[in-house]
Amino acid sequence: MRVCSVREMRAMDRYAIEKLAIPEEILMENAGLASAAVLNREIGIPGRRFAVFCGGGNNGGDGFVVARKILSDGGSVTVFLLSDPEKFQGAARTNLEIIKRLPLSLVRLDSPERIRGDVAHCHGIVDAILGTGLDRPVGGLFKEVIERINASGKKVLSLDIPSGVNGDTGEILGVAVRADYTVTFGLPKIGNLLYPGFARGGKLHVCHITFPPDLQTGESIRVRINTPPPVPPRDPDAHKGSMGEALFIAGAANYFGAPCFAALSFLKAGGGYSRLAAPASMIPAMAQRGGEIVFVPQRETAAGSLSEENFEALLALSSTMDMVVLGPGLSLEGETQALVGRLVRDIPVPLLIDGDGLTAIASRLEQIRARKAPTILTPHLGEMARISGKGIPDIRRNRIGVLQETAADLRALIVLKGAHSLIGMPDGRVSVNLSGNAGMATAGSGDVLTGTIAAMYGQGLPLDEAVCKGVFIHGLSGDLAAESRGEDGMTASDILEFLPEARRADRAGLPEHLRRRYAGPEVL
Ligand SMILES: NC(=O)C1=CN([C@@H]2O[C@H](COP(=O)(O)OP(=O)(O)OC[C@H]3O[C@@H](n4cnc5c(N)ncnc54)[C@H](O)[C@@H]3O)[C@@H](O)[C@H]2O)[C@H](O)CC1
Ligand SMILES: [K+]
Repeated sequence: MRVCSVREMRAMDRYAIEKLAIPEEILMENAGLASAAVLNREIGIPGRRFAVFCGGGNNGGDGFVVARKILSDGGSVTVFLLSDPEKFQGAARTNLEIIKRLPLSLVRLDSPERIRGDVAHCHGIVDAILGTGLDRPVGGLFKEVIERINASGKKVLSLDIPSGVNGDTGEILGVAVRADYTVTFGLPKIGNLLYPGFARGGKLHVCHITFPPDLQTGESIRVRINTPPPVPPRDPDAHKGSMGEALFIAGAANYFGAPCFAALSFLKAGGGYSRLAAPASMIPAMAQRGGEIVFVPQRETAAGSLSEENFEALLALSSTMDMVVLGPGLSLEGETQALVGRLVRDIPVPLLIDGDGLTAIASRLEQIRARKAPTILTPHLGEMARISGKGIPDIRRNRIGVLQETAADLRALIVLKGAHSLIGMPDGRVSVNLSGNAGMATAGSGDVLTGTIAAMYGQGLPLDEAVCKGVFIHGLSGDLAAESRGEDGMTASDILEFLPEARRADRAGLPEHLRRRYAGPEVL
């Protein structure tokens, strides 16, 4: 499913109204009817009381339609106007004029205190205060009303997006409604799916309000929910070479975990042959943890990290691999970082750079741009700041935009890790991944991701799909680990151990609750 920006939604709206001659009133009617259907399903309308809060734009107009539908379906309703009634225009104005003639109570709100009784005695609240037109921090009466809604303990349905959430970024502008359900119109907006906005929406539905399908699936909409295709079936005649060969260049004194997690995750995610090039003195200890890994001992610096003398041999070995992973636990030692810079430019196969490798390339970005084979970068927010040259708050404010710019600039596939990781392609496509959980925010989790991505590629998916699939499977593995052991105290080993089950579940069919969660909003 595609996910759109506010600008894209407005363009679709305009197209439907101007080119397809669908009156704005019909779009608003569809939005309102779908929302009322959710209200009826979740709370029940007949015999129930509702408080509908309407702002001064079309989001408020959708609220008027819901109020009319509540009334006609046997519920009772109070509509609170947060804006001057003279302000409404177009379809919102039409619907306001209609409800003025209906036997429902319509209150122009001047004090938040006025809502106390209605909120206390209602069965549900409809939030039609602010939609995609939010353009400044929420303050004054709007803020006080939203705070009271959040404190009410009542079930809340938000129309389009919880009021106060920025539709393009998922940021909360001052304060935002905490909804139990959201019905979004046309397509989900970026703000419905990115944190913290996502967490404010509750159960998310989408109503296409009769837009024709090609309007919602066009290639011009670059963001989508991550639903990668299946991994090709395992050939019964497979041998370890045909399931992919990966080389992990990783490790330095005291960094035993990262290289092992990375190299083992490749095998646990179904990859064939995992080689780990690490400082020679570390290998006996690492062999205890991963006997299935083939070790390639490397010369060391005085600090116990990879020395630059390894360059030629590493390059030669790399050129025979399906993918090379560079970075986990390499350390920030100067000589090792210089080695990374040289390897990055010359490794002639797909190269995934993570961890200390990302730090090394942040000051050597021209080496990435000079690469002939594909590059995959897997930064968290801090590393993204380093490779994009932007501050963390700027990235938070515009995660998708910064990702698109950086992926195009570096001609790299970039996984921006975090809750709902984003996968950005050099051509501007972005996938929003919905698998995973907060327990996965733990040391070593990112190392497990590197091998999982490499394994998907080794098993035959094209590179862009392999990256998307790797991110998805990694999250699924974390979700299965959380269901079995809980989120608290989850470690990278847990994610690693659940990889085979994740692969099996992904092939055999996911449990219904996970399938729904990963598919994104339910279509009404
Ligand atoms: N997706 C569709 O095709 C359809 C969407 N509909 C609904 O329309 C809204 C968007 O409507 P719009 O009038 O552009 O914006 P809003 O209703 O969100 O509000 C604009 C209104 O609010 C003022 N404002 C902005 N920020 C603040 C603030 N922080 N505090 C107070 N006031 C604020 C602004 O000045 C404007 O006056 C969309 O979300 C859908 O719900 C259609 O109904 C159907 C088609
Ligand atoms: K809203």
